[in-house]
Amino acid sequence: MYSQAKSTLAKLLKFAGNYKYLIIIACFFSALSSILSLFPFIAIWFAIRDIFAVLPNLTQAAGTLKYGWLAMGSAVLSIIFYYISLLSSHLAAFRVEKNMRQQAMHKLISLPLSFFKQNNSGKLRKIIDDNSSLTHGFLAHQLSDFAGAVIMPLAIVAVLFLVDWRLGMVCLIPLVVSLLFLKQMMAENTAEFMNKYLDALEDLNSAAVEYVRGIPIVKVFQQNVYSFKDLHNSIKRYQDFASEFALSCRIPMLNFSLAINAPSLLLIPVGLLLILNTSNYQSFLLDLIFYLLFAPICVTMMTKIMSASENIMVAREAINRIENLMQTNTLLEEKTKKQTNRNDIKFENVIFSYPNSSKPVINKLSFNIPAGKTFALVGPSGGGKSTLASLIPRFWDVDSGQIKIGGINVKSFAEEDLMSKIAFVFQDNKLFKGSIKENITMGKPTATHKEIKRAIQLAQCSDIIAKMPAGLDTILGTAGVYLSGGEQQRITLARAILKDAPIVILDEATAFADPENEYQIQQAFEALVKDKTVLMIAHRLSSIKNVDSILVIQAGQLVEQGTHNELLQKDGIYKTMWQEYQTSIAWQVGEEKKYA
Ligand SMILES: Nc1ncnc2c1ncn2[C@@H]1O[C@H](COP(=O)(O)OP(=O)(O)OP(=O)(O)O)[C@@H](O)[C@H]1O
Repeated sequence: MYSQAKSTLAKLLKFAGNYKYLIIIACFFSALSSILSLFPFIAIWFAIRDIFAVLPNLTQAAGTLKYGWLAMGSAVLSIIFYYISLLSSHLAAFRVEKNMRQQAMHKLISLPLSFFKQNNSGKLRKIIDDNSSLTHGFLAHQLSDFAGAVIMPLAIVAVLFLVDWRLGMVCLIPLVVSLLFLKQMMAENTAEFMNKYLDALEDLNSAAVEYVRGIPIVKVFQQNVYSFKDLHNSIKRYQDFASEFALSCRIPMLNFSLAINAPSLLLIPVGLLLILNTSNYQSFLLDLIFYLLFAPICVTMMTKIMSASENIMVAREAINRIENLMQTNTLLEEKTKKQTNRNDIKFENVIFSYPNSSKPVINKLSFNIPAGKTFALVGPSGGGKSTLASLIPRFWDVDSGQIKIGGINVKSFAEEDLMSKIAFVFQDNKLFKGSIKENITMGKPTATHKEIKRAIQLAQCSDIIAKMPAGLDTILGTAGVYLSGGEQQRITLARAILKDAPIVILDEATAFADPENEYQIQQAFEALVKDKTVLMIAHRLSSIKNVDSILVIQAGQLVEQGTHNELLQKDGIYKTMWQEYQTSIAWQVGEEKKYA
């Protein structure tokens, strides 16, 4: 247990940074306070002994007053030292919690997008929030007790043998036995159990978040009880672990409770046996009183040791979880960072498969987009278009082959240089809770008012701002402020326009948009891509008739490439897609006429 505590404490000290001295002060004063807390009992016992020696002439008990003062002085000092210890441990706890959260948030920002696809927000919130709170609780409330628990057994053993070693043994033997039961409860497999238990809790948390998020879909499709099967399974798993854990502890816990309370039970019968063989009844009775007074302190001490051991286990798990997050691989960058002013994009024999899948989603793909040109990606659903686009800003890293910008491998750029080169506009680009201005200037925090105004105009957002209660400063996500899907898309386009990155990767889906919105979004797209190197995932083939080149992607491979007219000359997939598209347009027009 002590080695566990040592490593846990070492990790906590690392997180405490410059404030680690607070943790050391807290431990030191708690240990001092624990030792002092024994003094009143010893002093009271000496006082009682003095009184017994002079009975019935109490006035002759000269030392009583002195022992009284000693008892009171040590009790007061013990309380003051405990207070100092708690104060320091609370201050340290706030620092450690803050540092943990801050370091975890910094880490999150540096992680590739792939990490967030594999770990949902409910799980991440739990890892960061709950584990830093658990660590805070341990440091603020239990660390002082733990330091006391380390020093107390030594002091207690010394005190137990100070008066009568035989009665001392009656107290000590059950305590040693109780430590063995405690060790059994805190065994390594229990730690593993705790690990699984916390996993189940994490699982439950993310299932609950996902369930709440899915409620609108459940309602729309009138799903029945099966819609919360995942949540139900998580609750069941958690319940099973929790009860298994509680059940596995019940025998050692019962034994432990019996052992720590045994001294109080055994002292009287053993005392009665011993008194028969003693000549000085009075002195022996006094010794017995001392041990009867002292036995409850041993119970308190052992209870503190048990709760500290349990909390150390939880704190250790909590720190491990945060550390696992901190050890997640960030994007690997080559040591010597490179830069370029060129903005052409080159795929060279790129192969990529998603984690936990051996089948490549992108398979030996090579093409070249010259700077300033617009290329479109088309192809059957699930062919790999979005995946391909997300490899350029390194949301995922390729398995083999290279992606180059201006002749430099994207892995050789500093992350911020790569990000500043690319504006990425996707269907699920999110607006966050904050003012419209904050949402737009995220693309360029240093933007002047003039630049923001220009981006708003080019993204066709002026009408949106005009109808908002506080204009640009309107906070999105507050009551009464609602943006349609198309309007949200225009705001994200204003963000991208303001960023003014030389490379634009976009998904031109206008699924949310009504005809009026669609026209405006189209205008915004045109403003965004002007003079840029553009890779566009196209959904409406009519919008790519004039692009410089069309890449037809099927099953992760480039199966056709050329301009719209060149591809129509071939009897390939694009021609079929175009004919189907024309038919669907004709069908839509026909339907509109029918219902006009
Ligand atoms: N995060 C992911 N993990 C595992 N597999 C994924 C992931 N994202 C996509 N895939 C798989 O990769 C393949 C290509 O998907 P992708 O979204 O790139 O295709 P797409 O051509 O853009 O499709 P669409 O036109 O329908 O958007 C699909 O089989 C999909 O199931």
